[in-house]
Amino acid sequence: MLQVKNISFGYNKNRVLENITFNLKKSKNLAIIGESGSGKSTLLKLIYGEYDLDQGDIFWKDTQILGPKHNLVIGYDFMKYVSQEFDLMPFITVEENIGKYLSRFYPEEKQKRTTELIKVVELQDFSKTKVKNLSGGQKQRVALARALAKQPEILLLDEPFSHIDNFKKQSLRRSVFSYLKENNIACIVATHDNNDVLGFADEMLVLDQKNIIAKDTPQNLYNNPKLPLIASFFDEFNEIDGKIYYAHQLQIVEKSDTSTSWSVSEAELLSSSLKGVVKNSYFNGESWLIEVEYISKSIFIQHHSEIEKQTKIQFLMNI
Ligand SMILES: Nc1ncnc2c1ncn2[C@@H]1O[C@H](COP(=O)(O)OP(=O)(O)OP(=O)(O)O)[C@@H](O)[C@H]1O
Repeated sequence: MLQVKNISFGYNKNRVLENITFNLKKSKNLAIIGESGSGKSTLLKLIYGEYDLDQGDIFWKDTQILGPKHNLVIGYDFMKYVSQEFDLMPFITVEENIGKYLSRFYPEEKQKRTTELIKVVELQDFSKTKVKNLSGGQKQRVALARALAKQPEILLLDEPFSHIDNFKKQSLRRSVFSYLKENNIACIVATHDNNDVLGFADEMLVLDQKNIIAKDTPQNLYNNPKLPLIASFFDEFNEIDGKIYYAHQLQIVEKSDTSTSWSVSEAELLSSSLKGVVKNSYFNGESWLIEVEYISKSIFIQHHSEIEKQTKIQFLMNI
C-alpha cells in the first residue's frame, strides 16, 4: 500500500502542496485531477522520490520513499514513472528500447516479454522502427511499455495518453489499464482528460489551492459534484440558484405536435419552467449544445436539434 502522510512541498518559498494525505491500495487505480498548475505532476514526482519533501512521509509498504538528499540514484525498482518527457533512446528501435529494461540472460523470455508489451501498447507495426522516427504519440506508447517492462508494483503516469490520437486512445486505455489490473499493478494517473478516469479509476483525487478538495469514486463525484471545478472536469455544466446542473440535466420544453396550443400536461410543465433566449447552437455529435441567455448569463442545454438564434424557449431542471 502507498501511504502519503501529511506532505508539503514548494520549489522555492511558495508552497505548491500543503498537508496532503491519502492512501492507495495494491492494484488500485487512482486519478489525480486539478487545474493546470495545481501540482499534479509535482505530487507524482514527490511520490517517485524526485524531490525532498518539506514535511511529511511517503511509504510504499514498509519502504520509505526518500528524495535526492538521501538517494544517489532517484527512484525505486518497485515503482516506475512515465513523465511528460519520455526520455527514450532515439537511435535504437522500439523493441531495443523496451528490451533494455529486461534481463539479457534469458533471451527467449526477453523476446516474449518485449512482444507482449509491444502488443499492450499496440505498436506491433513499429517494433523494428528507430524511436527517432516515431511520432509523439508513438513515443509515448514506447515510454509506457518500457515502464511496464520491469513489472513495477506501482506505476505513476503523467497525462499518459495526451499525445495519442483519438482513433487509438480508447482502445489503448482499455489495453493498458486492463494489463495493470491483470498484473496487480497499482497506478496513479495525473490527467485533464475525463476519459482517462471514467471507466478506469477506482478513486479520484481533486487538487486545488495546494490541498485535496475531494477524494471519492468517479461515480460519486460525477453524480454529486459539490463544486464547479469538479463538474467542469466531467462535462458542460451550469450553476442555477447555487446548484450545479450538467447540460443534459436541463430540458427544453417542446410542444408534442405542430398544433399551436399546449396540451394540459405541457402547460403544467411550463408553469414550473424558466425562460431564456437562444444565443447559439453547437453541434456535438450525438446532440446539440444550445447556448441560452438566462438572467443575463449564458447557460448550456443539451438538445436533440439545432434551434434558431433569438428563439424564446422555456426549460426545466430535469433531475
Ligand atoms: N521545476 C520547477 N521549479 C519551480 N516551479 C515549478 C517547477 N515545476 C513546477 N513548478 C510550479 O509548481 C506549480 C505546480 O506545477 P505542476 O507541474 O505540478 O502542476 P500540474 O497540475 O501538473 O500542471 P499541468 O496540468 O499544467 O501539467 C506551478 O505553479 C508550476 O509553475
